[in-house]
Amino acid sequence: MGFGRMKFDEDELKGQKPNISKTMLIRISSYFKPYWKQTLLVMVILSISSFLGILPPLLIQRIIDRALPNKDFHLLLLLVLASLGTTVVSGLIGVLQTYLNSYISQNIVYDMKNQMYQHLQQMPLQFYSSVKQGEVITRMTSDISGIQGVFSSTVVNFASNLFILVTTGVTLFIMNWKLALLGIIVVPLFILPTRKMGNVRWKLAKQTQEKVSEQNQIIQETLSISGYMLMKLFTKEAQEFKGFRTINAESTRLQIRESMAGRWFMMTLTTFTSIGPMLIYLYGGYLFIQGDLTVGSIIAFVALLGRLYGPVGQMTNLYVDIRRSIALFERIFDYFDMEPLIVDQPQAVAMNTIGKDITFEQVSFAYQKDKPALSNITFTAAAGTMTALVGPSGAGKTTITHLIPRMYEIEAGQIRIGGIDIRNYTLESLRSQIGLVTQDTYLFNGTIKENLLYARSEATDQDIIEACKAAYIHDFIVELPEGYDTIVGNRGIKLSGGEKQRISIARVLLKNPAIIIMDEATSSLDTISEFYIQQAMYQLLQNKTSIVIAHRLSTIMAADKILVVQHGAIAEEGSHEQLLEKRGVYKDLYDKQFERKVFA
Ligand SMILES: Nc1ncnc2c1ncn2[C@@H]1O[C@H](COP(=O)(O)OP(=O)(O)OP(=O)(O)O)[C@@H](O)[C@H]1O
Repeated sequence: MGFGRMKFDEDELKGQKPNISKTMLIRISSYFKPYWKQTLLVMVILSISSFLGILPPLLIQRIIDRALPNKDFHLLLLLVLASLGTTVVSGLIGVLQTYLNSYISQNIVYDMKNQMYQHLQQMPLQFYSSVKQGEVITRMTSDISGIQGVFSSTVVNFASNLFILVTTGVTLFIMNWKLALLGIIVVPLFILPTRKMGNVRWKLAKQTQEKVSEQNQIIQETLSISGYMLMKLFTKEAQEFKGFRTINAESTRLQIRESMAGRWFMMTLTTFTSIGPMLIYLYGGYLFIQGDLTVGSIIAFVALLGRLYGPVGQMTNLYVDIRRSIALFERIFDYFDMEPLIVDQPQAVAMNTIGKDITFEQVSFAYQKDKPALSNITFTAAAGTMTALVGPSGAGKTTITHLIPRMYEIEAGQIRIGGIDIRNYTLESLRSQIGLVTQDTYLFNGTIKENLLYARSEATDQDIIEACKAAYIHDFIVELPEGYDTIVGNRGIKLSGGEKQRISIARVLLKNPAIIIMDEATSSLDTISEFYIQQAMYQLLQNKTSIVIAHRLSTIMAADKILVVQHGAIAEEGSHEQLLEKRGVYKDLYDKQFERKVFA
């Protein structure tokens, strides 16, 4: 099993049937709305096709009953040419229909994927810390792509079969109502086993989908850089493979069962479909012997009956398809219905933070109900000063910093910048004024330059070089064979921790925000790297309002104010000297960790 995966919800695996409600159908049809003209054209084409489809058996009937017995070659040629013409026209409009099908369905997928991506961008951090990773990818890719089949097979099949059933049924009754009744008598035989099979197939399909999603998650978790390293370092390859193989075996077994369920179903249908023509031959043959029916009529009748049974069989399958489609939409709508918790307030204004204080007043926050992570945090970080957060691991330092750019929403209290509640600022303006340097620097797999441009796409080469010089990383970069065009690898794996953090500092320097939040690296760096990082930090924090989770004594000493965080509250506040004099929590931490010069 992958890391930290949740157990599957039993109910989910039982595969409940989806609700085909009116609101659901209205919601689904809203996706078809922009393409209503094309959809209408498809419907017109389908009705023309269904008319054209009944012509060949009727033409054959005339060939057998008229042209051949009368040895009328002229009529024969005419009928054969008409038959040929019908086939060619059917083929041509078939091509147009295929194009339209694919145009409509692919565009619906296109719209949905865009909508989903934007929606997921709005989801709060909580969503990503709790959702199963493979799940997001499965919904974005296979679920939404599955929607494509809803139009190209489900909707089109339904309409086409309906047209064929009506045109063929009416023709059969006009030709001979008794024979038509006889041919239709067997139809209920198709419908009876369908419901049962539909349920079985539905259940299996749902279970298969879940297994595929679970499989995606294992792949995502164990074959990504961090997961891979964790797996290797803890030599869990065999265990992970065992987990993967088990789920792989289950999904394979389910898929075989699903396709077999379909096979038995088809076999039953085929058996029943052969009963109808036999009855027609028997009774039609009797009528022929009596002199009441022609050979051509019998042949045309059987051919038309074939045209009737095909759609009936498909319509019964369609029931399964519709339920499957609705389930796909349900899974997607589930995501769409999750409200992004953190959004702009209607009266939100753009923020201009130049020279503004950050104030926390009685701020409380909990990741999980009844387990407060922060309670009653009150402090002010004055404009242009540096505030250091120190305290034991798990005290709540990172949480405090994440609340400023509204990564999480506070439960009580108020956070103000420049005297205004941050909830009154637009998220975009708030976040554009905040630069975050984390310990775990995230670089995407591109060149160093591309990673830097992410902060400010219009930055010139000169701007980039200046930022990198200020971050003490320029000399290192130019010594690389590819310089600024060096590819950094997934998450920047090809660079050391210190190098990555300096690139991340350069990135924030390029962004040039008014507020800097920094989580100082705890990893022990050699003296030279440490010196460079300190210098880079000094450049970054100059004239900015900064909040630094400080681990190094030198940083703490340089701070204008130190906040000691303990058990989600501020235990002490003051300068280094003031806090030492207090002989409290800070003094304890200092005494324990002074020798290492690191507050980690
Ligand atoms: N996403 C999360 N969901 C639930 N609980 C969380 C989450 N992130 C942090 N916590 C919990 O909140 C508390 C505060 O964590 P936080 O990361 O703010 O501590 P910290 O002081 O920054 O610690 P460290 O110095 O080790 O990074 C901890 O008990 C932690 O387990």
